[in-house]
Amino acid sequence: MDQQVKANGNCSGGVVEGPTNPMVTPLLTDLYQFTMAYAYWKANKHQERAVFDLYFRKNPFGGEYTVFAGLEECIRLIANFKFTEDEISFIRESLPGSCEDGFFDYLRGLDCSEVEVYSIAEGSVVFPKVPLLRIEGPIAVAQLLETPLVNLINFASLVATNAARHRFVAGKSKILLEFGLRRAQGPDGGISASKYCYLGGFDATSNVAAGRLFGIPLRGTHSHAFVSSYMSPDEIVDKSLRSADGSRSCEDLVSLAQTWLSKIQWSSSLRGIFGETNQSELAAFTSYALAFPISFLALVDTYDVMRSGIPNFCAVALALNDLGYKAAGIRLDSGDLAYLSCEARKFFRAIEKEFGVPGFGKMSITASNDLNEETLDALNKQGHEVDAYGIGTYLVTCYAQAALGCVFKLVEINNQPRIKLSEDVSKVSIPCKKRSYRLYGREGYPLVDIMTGENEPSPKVGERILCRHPFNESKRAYVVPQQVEELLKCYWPGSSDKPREDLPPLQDIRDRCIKQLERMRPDHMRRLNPTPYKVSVSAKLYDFIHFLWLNEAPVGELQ
Ligand SMILES: Nc1ncnc2c1ncn2[C@@H]1O[C@H](COP(=O)(O)OP(=O)(O)OP(=O)(O)O)[C@@H](O)[C@H]1O
Ligand SMILES: O=P(O)(O)OC[C@H]1O[C@H](OP(=O)(O)OP(=O)(O)O)[C@H](O)[C@@H]1O
Ligand SMILES: O=C(O)c1cccnc1
Ligand SMILES: [Mg+2]
Repeated sequence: MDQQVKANGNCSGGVVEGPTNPMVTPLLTDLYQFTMAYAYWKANKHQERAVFDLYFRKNPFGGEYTVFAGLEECIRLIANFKFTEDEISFIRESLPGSCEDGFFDYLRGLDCSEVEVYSIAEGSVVFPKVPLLRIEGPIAVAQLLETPLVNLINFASLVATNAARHRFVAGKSKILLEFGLRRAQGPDGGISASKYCYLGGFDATSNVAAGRLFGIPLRGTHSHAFVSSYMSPDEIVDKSLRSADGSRSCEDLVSLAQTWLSKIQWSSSLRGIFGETNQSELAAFTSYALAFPISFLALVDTYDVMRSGIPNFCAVALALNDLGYKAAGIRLDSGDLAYLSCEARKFFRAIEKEFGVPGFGKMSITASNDLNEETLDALNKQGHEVDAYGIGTYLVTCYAQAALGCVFKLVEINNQPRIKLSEDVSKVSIPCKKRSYRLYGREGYPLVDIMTGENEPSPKVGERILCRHPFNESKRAYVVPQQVEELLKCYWPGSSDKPREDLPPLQDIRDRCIKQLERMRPDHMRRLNPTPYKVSVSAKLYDFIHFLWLNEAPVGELQ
């Protein structure tokens, strides 16, 4: 099957294609999952029904929200989870020789047909402690899934959140381009970053492979090497260009651009701003315009932005304009981006006025160079004229936070709730197979997420419900929800007869993400000291957590 269709995976109802990255196999797990699986099997415990929650404990980047991403790849793994003979041989070699053959026969027959997966919709805004995924199934196989599922969710959600945060600072009207492939953590880091930055609200990527795999819009400019590779205008052999409507031809675009350059130089409003521009740069721009007359965009900072790059660009753009083409704009990749963008805009406006070229003043300005949330914020505060940002290193490597810290914790086995205790209260797990809901208030904002036991009645619109902090006795609030949204839906029914949620196309996931972010109360979203979103449990679940906690915690003895 065509690779693009495969990874775009519209998996509604029918066959679910395999993971996008062929390295995602049942072996992409930690050794201890196999040693535990063996020990479960040896104790004949491997088929005991377990429930695991996958969640994170703290929002990344000092924020109070996270974008959930990576679900589709998890379902692709689960749907195709099967060991090959080669893989089984390798596991046999990797485990002690004393492991019995029967275990490998067990692995040979293993798949996820007895596993059920419940999940929040991909692209949702999510919060700490609330399960993103609930995995139910035989304990041995659920355990084998821990590492790959956490791996598939962790970076995806982290980088999608990073993208959403960059979008928040840049503002809705700006074009955001992901330029990170060369700096990403390896090929999967690059491909995943492109996919999930798009999901988190970027507009396009420079990553061609990601464009093909996921249908993400591709965008790009050119590099300094293209500009510095030209020595003089004489290098351009074919200088002719047909007009946009095909009615006439210009025999020498180089001369036309040079003519325009002297007109600009001697125009009343621009006189004295620059002297001689760099002619090799003019040659590079003209050559690029000949190659791409309908989308001419120039990188203007190779020699000197205001004394060379901008006038040269304008000269070529005006030459194209004579032939009925509209230039696309410039890219600034160094220097004070706020100042230079404002100066460039003034220049463009002056050209529009001086030569009567409508729209020239609105020429698009792209900025790049080590951009991140802080620099975008600084640019906003200073005032700038940038229309589009190309962002690489800080975005795709998630420089500000290395990992999301997702965990996968056992919450129930054989219908018996389990808890993991810790000295650190934030690390105590919330036991039981649970349901979770998002409750919306009168103004349409989400107010609180609440977890309940699986068999508790669901919160009802208009009915007051007590929401308790899971661990802090004094923190509680009554909520009368205006809308109740159940968060966990069935994405893999295993052998149950539950209907399976479709895996939507990436575009729909992105739309969901953007809509959900827009629906958040602004104080949760602000960069400085955002208000934490409330995550709670029902009164019944609260009591049960604390009953189990006391039950499991040994009583100390003072001497
Ligand atoms: N107006 C501004 N306010 C805050 N930060 C800015 C502004 N303009 C640019 N920056 C950031 O400042 C840094 C400048 O980078 P750096 O000191 O390497 O200089 P440069 O402009 O890249 O120069 P070079 O020509 O040597 O490459 C980048 O991270 C850039 O995003
Ligand atoms: O700055 P980032 O956010 O990582 O975005 C991508 C950068 O990659 C490119 O140049 P590269 O960094 O390879 O070379 P340069 O720094 O010398 O321009 C581009 O010109 C950007 O500056
Ligand atoms: O197209 C660009 O301008 C681009 C692409 C990747 C990295 N830096 C710039
Ligand atoms: Mg750079």
